[in-house]
Amino acid sequence: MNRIGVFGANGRMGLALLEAVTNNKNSQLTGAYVRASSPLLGMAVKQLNSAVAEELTFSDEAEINNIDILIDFTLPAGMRAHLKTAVAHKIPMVIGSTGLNKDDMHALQQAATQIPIVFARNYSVGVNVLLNLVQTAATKLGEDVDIEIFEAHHRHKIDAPSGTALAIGEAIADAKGWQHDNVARFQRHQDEQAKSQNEIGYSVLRGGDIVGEHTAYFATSGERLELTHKASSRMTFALGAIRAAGWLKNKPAGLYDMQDVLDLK
Ligand SMILES: NC(=O)C1=CN([C@@H]2O[C@H](COP(=O)(O)OP(=O)(O)OC[C@H]3O[C@@H](n4cnc5c(N)ncnc54)[C@H](OP(=O)(O)O)[C@@H]3O)[C@@H](O)[C@H]2O)C=CC1
Ligand SMILES: O=C(O)C1=N[C@H](C(=O)O)C[C@H](O)C1
Repeated sequence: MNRIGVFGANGRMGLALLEAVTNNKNSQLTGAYVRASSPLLGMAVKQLNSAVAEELTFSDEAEINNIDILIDFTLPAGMRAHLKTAVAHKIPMVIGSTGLNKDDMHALQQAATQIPIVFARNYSVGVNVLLNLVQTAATKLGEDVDIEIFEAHHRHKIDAPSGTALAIGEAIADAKGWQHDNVARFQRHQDEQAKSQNEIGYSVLRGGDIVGEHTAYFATSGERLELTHKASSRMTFALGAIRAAGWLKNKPAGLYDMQDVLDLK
């Protein structure tokens, strides 16, 4: 049985994770962590998610005990603090936070020399298969192909483009032998420059309650291939994270991703 603690337990993903852990027969929810300043401290978790056991209350994220694996789907500042806590307690970690910068990625790599970490910008099986499909499309469609990535998410999402859109772009750049930073084009407004074929263009929509949609476009002069993934429930990501937690338990220190978990490499 894996004893699991969830950071950002009151967030959209946090609440989905609490339910997924509760319903998983190989896991036990032993920590629902919120900020030290949160008004939720001490409140029964059941009041926000009826699927969770009666006795569990929200607790301070600095007071970790009785945990085998920690899960973090928060924001970059939260992730950085939670990573330090996990390293200090030597507890493996599953991380889904997006919007991370280069320094955050460096901190992840450093932490992974001490604890095992799965970091994925999307925990759905479909997106992880998509990461392989876009590489095939990028290499088989020849040089005369224009590549663009579109993503759509709910009105509350802060980072843009999404972590998944960037992961798709990076997978394509790898397959093409490009440096992603050199070919990513994030805006065209007043750019007065036509598209180059050594370029990955990104566009973003925010609105309503869209859970997460991503399309990679491969357009040549005469045909167009569109590869789309649509998530219809956050539970998809939560179930993927629980699967990653089970996979991670006895792994050596290192930085892994969901393609490792799913054996897709
Ligand atoms: N990898 C994947 O498959 C997926 C990743 N995500 C990512 O997960 C993250 C969370 O998304 P979502 O649940 O929609 O967001 P929410 O805004 O609903 O939740 C964010 C949570 O993080 C907490 N938090 C934010 N900043 C800090 C901080 N500095 N210290 C401690 N806790 C903090 C919030 O606490 P408080 O309420 O107190 O502010 C809240 O509990 C995003 O980065 C998103 O992109 C989402 C879905 C799937
Ligand atoms: O914020 C979200 O909601 C999501 N974030 C992830 C991302 O940035 O790619 C994954 C998913 O698309 C939902």
